[in-house]
Amino acid sequence: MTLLKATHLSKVFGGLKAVSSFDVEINKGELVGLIGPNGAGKTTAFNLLTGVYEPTTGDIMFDGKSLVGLKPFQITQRGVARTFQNIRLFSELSVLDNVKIAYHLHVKYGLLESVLRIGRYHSEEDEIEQKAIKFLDVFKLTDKKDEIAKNLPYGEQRRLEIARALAAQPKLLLLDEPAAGMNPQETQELMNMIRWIRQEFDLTILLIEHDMSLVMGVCERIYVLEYGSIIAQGTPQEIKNNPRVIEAYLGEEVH
Ligand SMILES: Nc1ncnc2c1ncn2[C@@H]1O[C@H](COP(=O)(O)OP(=O)(O)OP(=O)(O)O)[C@@H](O)[C@H]1O
Repeated sequence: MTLLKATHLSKVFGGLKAVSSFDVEINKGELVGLIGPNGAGKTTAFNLLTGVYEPTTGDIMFDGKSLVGLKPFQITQRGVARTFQNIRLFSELSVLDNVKIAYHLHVKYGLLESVLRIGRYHSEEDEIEQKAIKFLDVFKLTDKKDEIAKNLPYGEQRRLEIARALAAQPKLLLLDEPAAGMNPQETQELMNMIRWIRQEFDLTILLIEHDMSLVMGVCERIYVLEYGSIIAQGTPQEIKNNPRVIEAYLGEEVH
């Protein structure tokens, strides 16, 4: 079953076509990679899928409905969550509060109840805390729950960002360079976590990544972007052996 389908998606900035003819179809439950050289348009594609930019042309169907014209928070409510290339945490808040905040999109108490801290607020707040801790457990951050986010080492900040995105209870999770700045051991652990959360939370995942060991190791299918256009798609094996991809991006590194 198709969960996400982008058709003829493009984005022009001034005279520059950052993304053109971006056609991508992702099935429910798939783990898909998006790779390409620097400046190929990968982050712009994520920004289109999450409503940061409105497409110049094209459509994005998600779970049977178009996302075009929706604001980022509305797209999150529809079930799309993301992380960013340059980590965006609430840097002055605790690790636990960073995850709890994502839940507030979903809880049912009103502003008045939350300000007065009455009624449903207490029981829901306890429930949120328990769920948030569950996500911190997954990402081995429970011991750090009271630390201020900006004081965490870089790799842990990246993991916290994924935990926070998951707390929004998405159907589709978009990860923008999740392994950036991680050492090989952290990258290996991250791969295992990505596999595990996909299974555990019934997720579909699209990830941008330059670390080929991660992309080839974890993704079932890969799209390759060059100068804004998809130039290839296929299994990791097919992508590794695709002459056009080797020329455009992989070079000698896969031989
Ligand atoms: N807001 C913007 N205004 C103008 N040009 C932009 C804007 N955002 C991106 N671009 C341009 O669009 C092109 C694609 O950029 P984008 O950041 O999407 O590439 P990328 O594949 O994510 O690159 P990287 O791997 O380096 O992160 C680049 O030429 C970039 O300079």
